[in-house]
Amino acid sequence: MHVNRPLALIVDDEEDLRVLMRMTLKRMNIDCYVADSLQQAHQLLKKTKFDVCLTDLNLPDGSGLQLVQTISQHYPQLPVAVITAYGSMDIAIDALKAGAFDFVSKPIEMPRLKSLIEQALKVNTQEQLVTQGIEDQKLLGKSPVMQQLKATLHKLARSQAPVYISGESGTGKEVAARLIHLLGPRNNGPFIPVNCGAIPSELMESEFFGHKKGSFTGATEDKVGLFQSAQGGTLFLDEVADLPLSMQVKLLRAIQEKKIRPIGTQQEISVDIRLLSATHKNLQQLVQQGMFRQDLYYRIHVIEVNMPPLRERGSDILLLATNFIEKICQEWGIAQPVLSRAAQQALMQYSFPGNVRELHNVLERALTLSDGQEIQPDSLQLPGFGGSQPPVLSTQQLVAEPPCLTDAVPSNRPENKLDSKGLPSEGLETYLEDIEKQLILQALESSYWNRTVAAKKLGMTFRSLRYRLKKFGLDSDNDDEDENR
Ligand SMILES: Nc1ncnc2c1ncn2[C@@H]1O[C@H](COP(=O)(O)OP(=O)(O)OP(=O)(O)O)[C@@H](O)[C@H]1O
Repeated sequence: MHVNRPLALIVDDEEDLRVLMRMTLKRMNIDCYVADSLQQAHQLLKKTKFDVCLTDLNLPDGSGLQLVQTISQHYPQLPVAVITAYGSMDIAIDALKAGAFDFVSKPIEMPRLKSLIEQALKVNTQEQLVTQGIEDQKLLGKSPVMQQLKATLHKLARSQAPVYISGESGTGKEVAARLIHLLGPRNNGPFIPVNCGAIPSELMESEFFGHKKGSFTGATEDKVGLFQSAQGGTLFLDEVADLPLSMQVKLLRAIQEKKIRPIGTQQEISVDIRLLSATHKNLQQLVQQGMFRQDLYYRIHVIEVNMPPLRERGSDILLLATNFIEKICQEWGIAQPVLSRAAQQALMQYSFPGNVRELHNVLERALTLSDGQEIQPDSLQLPGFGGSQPPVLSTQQLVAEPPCLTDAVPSNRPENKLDSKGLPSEGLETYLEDIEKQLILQALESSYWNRTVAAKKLGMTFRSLRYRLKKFGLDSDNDDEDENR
């Protein structure tokens, strides 16, 4: 055995498979020890330090799942992958839940095995270790609940298991997904976030899987889909609950087979991605209501991480507030005021339905309104605090001057667009769009143009609202409320 080479432990009772895997690993310059039973594997683990372990699940003296559990408990640094029988997805999911790094199905495809081993070996490398600490920069918060969350994200980053991130809007689900990617072995690959609620359903298949030029009207060029764009990296399905049922079937197939077929082509393409997903909706309830496929839910919901609402993070609210004030003042090139004691109290007492995103918006507005060295509670304009709230312009309005309400409301109200028979004179689509536009404007007006709050009032995600504002030409080019999204 070469001193600098990685060392793998292969546990399988089928000799042919052991030989095949050993040869593959040897070609990758990896030394191997083999075991044909649980007992032998346990003995080898006690004596030798391995870099990766690959185990079959059906062993003569027990299940490979037991080995996964032992390794998770006693050798947490050792990535262990399992080999599953063809089509036995349930047991693969159990293994991931028990702490397996990844799984590979029989018959083993060597390129897949190779990429799995490569990822596993990256988990403990030096490059990986230098990323540690990054979570404190990206995900601010020192409360016990946030510290626990960061430790969980760290652990999950080491695995390839699909992670489902739940939590209210604006709690930082996308920040968490990016962290899992950054802290994991795929961090040299791309991170591709997709807002499932913002893609028109007729374009979805082409967006996800790509298409060939000429495969449908409008396909003027070959297009690479999101799965292929995420090759070697992470695909983050944000607002996954908004996927139409027809697309859910196709997505499930792609995820299970790890293969996609662009529209208009016959050839399947293998994709090597890690899948993360998120939504602020109750996905389990949607499954019960028949709005979300149970099999897809089961597949993406292997491990759940919940982002706590901001109101449950104690003094993190002030930590975040101070940090945001500093950043905004730097960006705007203005002197940095402090939060008065009363303003701090108001922030600590407020419920923040829009969570961290809302806090950021509140502070932007407060910095626009306050002119002293101290921010007072009235500049925060927190709903429910300090009596009546004068309608003020949001920072976006002050900076970018989006259309004012009276200009933007269609002068022809939808009810005036019905003909004598009560039918829409300009067609149903235009009629419905007018109603949609009017309701959006009403929600914006009653939220002082705070889009996070308006989206909540309309029961839609921030991004869906942003998508619609773009569609109706109500957004602005200087729109920086969500520049990092
Ligand atoms: N702990 C945090 N530290 C610093 N910034 C944060 C933190 N949490 C969230 N943010 C910021 O708040 C904003 C909202 O975060 P993010 O988009 O991740 O929320 P979300 O839960 O995905 O929201 P939605 O459900 O609406 O998609 C982003 O600008 C993000 O950078």
